Amino acid sequence: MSIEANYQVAKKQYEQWGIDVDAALEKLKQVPISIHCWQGDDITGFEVEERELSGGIDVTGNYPGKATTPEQLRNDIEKALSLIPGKHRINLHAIYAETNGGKVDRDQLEPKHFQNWIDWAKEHDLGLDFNPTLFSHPKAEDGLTLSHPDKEIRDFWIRHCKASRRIAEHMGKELGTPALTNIWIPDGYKDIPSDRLTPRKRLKESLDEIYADQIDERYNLDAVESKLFGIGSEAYVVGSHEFYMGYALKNNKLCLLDSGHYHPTEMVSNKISSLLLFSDKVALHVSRPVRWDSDHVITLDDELKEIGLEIVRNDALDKVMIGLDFFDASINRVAAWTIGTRNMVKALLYALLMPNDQLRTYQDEGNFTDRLAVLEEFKTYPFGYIWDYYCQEMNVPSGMDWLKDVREYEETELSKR
Ligand SMILES: C[C@H](O)[C@H](O)[C@@H](O)C(=O)CO
Ligand SMILES: [Mn+2]
Repeated sequence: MSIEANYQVAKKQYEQWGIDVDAALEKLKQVPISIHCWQGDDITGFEVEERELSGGIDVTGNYPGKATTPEQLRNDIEKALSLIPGKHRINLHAIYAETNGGKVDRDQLEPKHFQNWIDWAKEHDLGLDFNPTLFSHPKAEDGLTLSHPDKEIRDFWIRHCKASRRIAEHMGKELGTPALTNIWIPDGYKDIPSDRLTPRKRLKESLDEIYADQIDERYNLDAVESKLFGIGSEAYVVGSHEFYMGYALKNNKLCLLDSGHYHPTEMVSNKISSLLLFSDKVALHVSRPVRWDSDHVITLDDELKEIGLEIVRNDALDKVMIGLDFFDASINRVAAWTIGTRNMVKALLYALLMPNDQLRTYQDEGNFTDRLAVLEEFKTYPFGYIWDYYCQEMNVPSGMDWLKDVREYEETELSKR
């Protein structure tokens, strides 16, 4: 049967539950995913002095073909985008600046160092998001940045964050869509600290100084990203969840929840609704922790589906800014982007095709038996037929056809690097 014929059969099955499948697909088309550029080069960036990855994060694997120039990285992203349905955004870190071979330290970065990215984004009708990079740098060698006891070091990173917000503002102006500037810092201690308060006080003061610069929200939005632990900061992280949740809510910033940054049984899906009651917007880094914050490529697992459901059920497709954060160097990197991002879109589609009103009624009536039965029944509904049709409609490969494209690209491009 053709994709169209399968779609018609599947559609009827969903319609029996009062689900408007065409409307669901229309909604899905409008949802941008912020795709992180750093999957393409293992978070190396293009600084003149190449530095080892630090900050308590790690990329493992040595699959050939990683991007080593901005052009290669952009080409690889374009390839992935051609295989992912929908109109999306690209998320950059400051280390992806292009400085024409000259050394420009991070506190001196300017919008012009990202002009190539902006021109490219314009050409491809993409929004951009941004992150200051507070790791892989001599001034972050001891794992401390905005909370550092040394004021000179703090000031350096404050200047970097201020510069980053200006760069993002410029991106937002040029592209007509606000850039999300997300601050994540590695600061913490390997072993039990003797003072938890003072570093947090210093971080708070640094953030206050960074955000003292007023920037129009039409161009730039600010987020802060917490973490539970990192390699070398196992005992204490300055920017914990409570710290940033307090800071964000009090200062009208977005809380960014990274699904790899919590205790193993603590789920980001369970946090979204609470935050939405107190904040207009929430940001996500969707990742997949395996035993630790390992940043595996996201699969269509229970938690990803639950994240999709929370966004859709709470009518929050325009309130949750969905970004991705995974990096696997043990597989083809274009495939990693494609698999992960298609999965994020699939999770949203899955959620849009659930009888969410009916399920809510069951719960309010205390009918937990029907609630569970229906949730389980929908797991084997012909969701794949709707997905294939959506891909076809969006002019990207259906099923596994995308893999042929990736293999071809590997042969003609990646293998030559
Ligand atoms: C590149 C990092 O993953 C990113 O900046 C940060 O979001 C993070 O999640 C660190 O664990
Ligand atoms: Mn993250």
